[in-house]
Amino acid sequence: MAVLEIRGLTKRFGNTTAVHDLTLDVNKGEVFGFLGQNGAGKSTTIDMLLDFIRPTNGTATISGHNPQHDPRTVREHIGILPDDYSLYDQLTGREHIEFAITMNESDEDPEAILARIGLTTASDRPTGSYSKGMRQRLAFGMALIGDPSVLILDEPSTGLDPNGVEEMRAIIREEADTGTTVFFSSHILDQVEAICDRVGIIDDGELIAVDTVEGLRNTFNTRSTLILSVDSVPSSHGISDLEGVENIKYTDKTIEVSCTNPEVKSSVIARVEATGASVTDITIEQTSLAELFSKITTGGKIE
Ligand SMILES: Nc1ncnc2c1ncn2[C@@H]1O[C@H](COP(=O)(O)OP(=O)(O)OP(=O)(O)O)[C@@H](O)[C@H]1O
Repeated sequence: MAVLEIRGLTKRFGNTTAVHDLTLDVNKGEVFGFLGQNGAGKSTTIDMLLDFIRPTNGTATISGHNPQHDPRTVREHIGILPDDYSLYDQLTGREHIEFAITMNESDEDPEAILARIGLTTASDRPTGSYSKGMRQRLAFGMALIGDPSVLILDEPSTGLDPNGVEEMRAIIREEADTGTTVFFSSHILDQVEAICDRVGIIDDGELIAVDTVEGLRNTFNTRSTLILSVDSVPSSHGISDLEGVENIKYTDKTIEVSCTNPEVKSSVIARVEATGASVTDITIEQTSLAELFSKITTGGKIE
């Protein structure tokens, strides 16, 4: 079921088309990564979802509500971590959480939220003394309050150390598992790959690909490399005759096969085993999302 429905969304600033005719559905409980280079149109899209700016054309609805017509209901449904949030430097972390709880008319326990975002120890310190990562944790915690059905996160891992990234990832997964839809933008593609159910790639204002990472690999016909560890390398095996095998390299105990067709891997293994050789380990190296991204996108649009 689509929770986020975007139809023909377009935004022009003077002569610049920041977002052009964007159509997309994001489903309940899905973690969706919205990717693009600097200036591609990510923040403009998010700002239209939140009614911070108005589209030139098209619509976006969240759980059936149009943010332009029903901003209050939309705000009740979403938790937001914008890229330019501000905190009150004089107030403590706990006071921020308590404030967000009051604003959301929620009955959540501030201590539980502080513990979830790893800020228990720092909770009584004014946020003016927080590091970038601590501020980011707090802003993320505030976005979670009120059990939103949609979480919109703009570059959520900014400033986080590796543990912080890992903890945020776990929380995002927990939220999605309870039915929250997560829409987030990011440049950090290995993190996106690790967490997203699907990704959308926006380039120069246009949505140029929407799929699972696996689906993108198939569509863009990327190679994968199959590395077989064997007890002894057979001299004759017939692997090179298989359709989709591009290149084969050998060491004493390994056969490395570059495959253009993902289906061919099982045939390669079968042919090696048919020679009487024992396969002791199998490794598959696939194109990373970062490699796919640079293959799919053009040259950025920084002015
Ligand atoms: N208020 C504005 N006035 C004029 N042009 C704008 C405005 N906001 C954005 N743009 C332009 O729209 C395009 C898309 O910008 P946007 O901020 O949406 O990109 P982004 O993908 O979020 O980039 P980044 O990753 O750098 O944050 C850019 O060319 C930008 O210069």
